[in-house]
Amino acid sequence: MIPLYHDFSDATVLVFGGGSVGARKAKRFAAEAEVVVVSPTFDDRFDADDFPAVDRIQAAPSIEDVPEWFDRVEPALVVAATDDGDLNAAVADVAAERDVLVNQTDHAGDRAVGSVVVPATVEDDPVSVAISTGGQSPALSRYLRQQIEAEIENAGAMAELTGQLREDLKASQPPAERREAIREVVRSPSVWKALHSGIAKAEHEATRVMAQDDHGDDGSDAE
Ligand SMILES: C[C@@]1(CC(=O)O)c2cc3[nH]c(cc4nc(cc5[nH]c(cc(n2)[C@H]1CCC(=O)O)[C@@](C)(CC(=O)O)[C@@H]5CCC(=O)O)C(CC(=O)O)=C4CCC(=O)O)c(CCC(=O)O)c3CC(=O)O
Ligand SMILES: NC(=O)C1=CN([C@@H]2O[C@H](COP(=O)(O)OP(=O)(O)OC[C@H]3O[C@@H](n4cnc5c(N)ncnc54)[C@H](O)[C@@H]3O)[C@@H](O)[C@H]2O)C=CC1
Repeated sequence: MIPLYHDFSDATVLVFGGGSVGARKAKRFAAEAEVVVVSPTFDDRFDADDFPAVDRIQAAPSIEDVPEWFDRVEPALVVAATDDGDLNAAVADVAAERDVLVNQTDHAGDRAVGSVVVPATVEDDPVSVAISTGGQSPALSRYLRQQIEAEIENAGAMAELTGQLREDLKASQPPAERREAIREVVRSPSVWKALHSGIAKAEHEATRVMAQDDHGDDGSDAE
């Protein structure tokens, strides 16, 4: 499996199954996509105040009905999250026939060809870190996500700060110097610390660190 980030703007995701797993996946994809959930019953999680807008359709499709739902919703990705293994497998089969991405939630090892795994994700916009164990151990993905969450506090602010610095330096510095300056900033404990007091403080600290670097590192680190 190869990790990729996929843009789901303007795409529709169809979720079969409105249980706890269907709710978790629906919530995840609704951050960007239109989400349609088809299920005879819906978990209480769908009624939570912070649950995003999703289209809930109360129905209990049989295996024969599955293709019709693909016709009706035209999904870019489908999630098979019912508690009926045969139905989940049928959803994966139809997805494969139609070249639609499929996330089969009841399979860890023998996934359908072309299937996708939903990783555990740490987000600090615009930074995101995705973790997968190749389907082997979702509990480990979850644990590692919690560790990394603590580790990358302020990464989003650091991305914004260094993104801005890159733009500014493009006008005045050749690529090698620019690369070394940005590397110094992202490695600097004092800049990370200053981010706690806001982006303006961190900018000031970054400028100081880069000025110091002019007299120090030779920039030969080219990994
Ligand atoms: C293959 C995959 C397919 C997919 O869904 O994409 C899959 C499959 C299965 N999960 C199962 C169980 C659990 N899943 C979780 C949690 C998460 N599961 C997620 C992803 C994935 N789960 C994909 C692989 C990811 C990878 O590569 O590591 C996460 C990361 C993302 C998300 O779902 O949002 C999310 C954590 C999010 C977070 O916290 O950040 C927990 C932990 C808990 O709930 O505390 C348990 C109970 C403990 C355990 O069993 O490990 C079962 C058995 C069901 C049964 O026994 O009936 C199967 C099916 C099977 O194993 O056959
Ligand atoms: N990938 C993951 O992270 C995990 C996957 N699982 C697997 O996911 C599946 C679902 O787990 P839960 O959500 O906990 O189960 P659940 O029992 O809470 O939910 C199942 C849902 O499927 C619906 N459903 C039943 N027949 C249907 C039909 N014909 N069409 C559409 N929906 C239908 C039910 O009404 C219910 O809402 C199980 O197969 C389980 O093995 C379980 C835990 C974690």
